[in-house]
Amino acid sequence: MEINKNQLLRFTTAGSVDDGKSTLIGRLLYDSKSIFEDQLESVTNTTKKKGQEGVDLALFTDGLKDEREQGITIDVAYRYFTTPKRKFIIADTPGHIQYTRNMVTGASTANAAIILIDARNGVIEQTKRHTFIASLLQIPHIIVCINKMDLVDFKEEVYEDIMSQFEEFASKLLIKDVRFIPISALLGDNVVNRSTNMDWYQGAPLLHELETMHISSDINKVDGRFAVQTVLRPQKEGFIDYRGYAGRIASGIYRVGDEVSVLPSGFTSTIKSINAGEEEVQEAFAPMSVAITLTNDIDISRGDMLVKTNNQPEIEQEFDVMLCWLNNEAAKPRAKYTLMHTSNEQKAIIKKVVYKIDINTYDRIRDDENLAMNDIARVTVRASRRLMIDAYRENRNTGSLILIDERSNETVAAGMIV
Ligand SMILES: Nc1nc2c(ncn2[C@@H]2O[C@H](COP(=O)(O)OP(=O)(O)OP(=O)(O)O)[C@@H](O)[C@H]2O)c(=O)[nH]1
Repeated sequence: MEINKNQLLRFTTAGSVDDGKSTLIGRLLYDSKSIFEDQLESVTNTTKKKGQEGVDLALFTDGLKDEREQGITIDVAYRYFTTPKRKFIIADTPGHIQYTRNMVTGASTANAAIILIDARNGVIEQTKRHTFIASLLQIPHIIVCINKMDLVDFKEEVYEDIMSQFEEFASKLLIKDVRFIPISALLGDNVVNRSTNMDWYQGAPLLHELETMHISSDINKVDGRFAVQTVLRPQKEGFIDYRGYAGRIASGIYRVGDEVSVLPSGFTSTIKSINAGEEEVQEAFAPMSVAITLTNDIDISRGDMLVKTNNQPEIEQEFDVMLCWLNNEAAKPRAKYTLMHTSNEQKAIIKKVVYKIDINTYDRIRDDENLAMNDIARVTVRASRRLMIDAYRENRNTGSLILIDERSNETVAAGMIV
């Protein structure tokens, strides 16, 4: 299996306004020489026009803001860069007020989250919120970058102090791997190159951490889950009897000859062939996009799921989720939303708010049914039909969903199935 070849790491950045997200990403790209010449030229020119010297690193990511303002449902822009060691995808979420929303939508497939803290401010409410969401989303690796160290004279005490503030609250959460790096995104200390201003820091710079962290166990290779996106019936010679089910493998490994069950119908069949792009393969695994054919003719449509017969998800119409409310407009009790789960789309209501989370203490607040922007709550959702679900803890893909407002078409909430 070639899982390790050209290993891809997805990460996301979170921080409050002006903590330096854009500058950090710009610095990463610039120092790792991942910026294309033409882009560099245009940024240098724009910087000059703004009457500044050098390069304004934030401009590398500001271009993304246009994309965001077109009002796409999930407003995350993706940036790609490659170093000799790895490929990277940054779910870039520059944002002002809608931090939570950006983070949730960008982070559900992330291997790592970079949480930025301004060294002058230390841990603030946003830091706690982002960390809570990162733990809720079970992002496997968290890197806390304590930024703007140049503005606190590169003092070790400041770094140590913020680190213990962080550890104090994060110890209440389920976080597998957290590391801390003191950086100056603006000057480049400990981003790609080791800082000469902080000899007391023994760890590696950020890029090195990103290049070397162990991520191959981040993928669920155990539970076979494949949601059908499209049924392929090419009307051309040689393909008359072909009926392929195309989609992306959410988790697990599928091999030719495997017995599968089709859900929700429950019919079983055997995998006849697997195509990945042009190529016919003997096995495929998450997150590959493939077309699968079966040995029998079964009525299968979009949203159905092919699973291994001896390892099946739950099929439920009503279930609990941890929900992050992402919209300016508060949740409307019993209003209908469009629920998107794998390739399935249904109507759903929030039947009940079980409790809300107090983001400062992580306490549970009961008897408060009001869900406003950035709130996190455990709720009971009821869908119009049954869904094939897993607990998010077991499967980040089949365990997550989003709710969309039918009128505005905006994503209003993201949920992790409990
Ligand atoms: N001195 C110093 N300034 C920094 C550093 N990193 C960022 N800044 C400055 O902080 C300001 C905000 O940086 P941005 O990168 O735009 O911050 P952001 O978090 O992307 O902000 P939004 O996109 O508005 O959320 C800019 O003026 C940067 O030049 C740093 O390490 N040291």
